[in-house]
Amino acid sequence: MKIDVVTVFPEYLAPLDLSLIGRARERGMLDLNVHDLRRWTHDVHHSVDGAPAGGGAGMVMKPQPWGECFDELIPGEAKPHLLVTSPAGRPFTQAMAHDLAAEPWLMFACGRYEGIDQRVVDYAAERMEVTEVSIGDYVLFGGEVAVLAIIEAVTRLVPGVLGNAASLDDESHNAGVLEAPAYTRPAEWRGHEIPPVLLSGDHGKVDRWRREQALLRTARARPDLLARLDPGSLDKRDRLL
Ligand SMILES: COc1cc(COC(=O)c2cn[nH]c2)cc(-c2cccnc2)c1
Repeated sequence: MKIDVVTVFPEYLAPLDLSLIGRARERGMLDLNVHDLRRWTHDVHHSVDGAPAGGGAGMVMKPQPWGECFDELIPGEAKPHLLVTSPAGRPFTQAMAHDLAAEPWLMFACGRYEGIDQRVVDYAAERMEVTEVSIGDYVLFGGEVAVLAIIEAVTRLVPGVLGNAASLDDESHNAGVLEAPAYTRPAEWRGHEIPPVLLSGDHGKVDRWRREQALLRTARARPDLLARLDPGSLDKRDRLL
């Protein structure tokens, strides 16, 4: 998978050099490059923003650097899926992460200030798929934090990046319910014990317990997810919960 990130704060994306993503890049499983938008400015101040047309507070990212960035990074027929992280975007979900993990080329545009001149999105949408994506209903200083979250969620689904694919089997938001609570040694810690069923060695009982705990946890923390759950995906025992 090829990923490009365009930002005025490339150092914000330094965590992508670490851990599993860093290893996947070294192994050539991820062709990930971070680009400084100021590379495509020509004035002495390398300015990337301008006063908002029509007045108002703050600044807006001007279109010219983005246009020249696209010209250089997208020279030929092959086009990326352009993702603009923004409070006005479509809510990012695990389902979207799976869809994006199947794409050959993603390009992330990190907005700053009050946003990016709308013509950048409109111009890009004439040439490639463009999706505005939100990681939550709040406003950040810039899109970089959202891009880090999305890249992490997407790249861990790319075959071979995570290493032990089994970890993907029971993860949250897969079957539409949250994960069961997890425990490890010691069996007793500061007066709290591991639920005995997990030490029973009876894998059938353990699976049932985990399924029940996952449903209870989801009902408590995210009843909205239960409402969306396909009843057909619950076996008859679950419906008794
Ligand atoms: C591309 O346009 C942007 C991007 C961002 C940074 O992203 C987020 O905040 C975000 C991403 N998911 N959830 C939040 C912030 C604004 C913005 C809007 C209004 C006032 N101030 C700033 C506009």
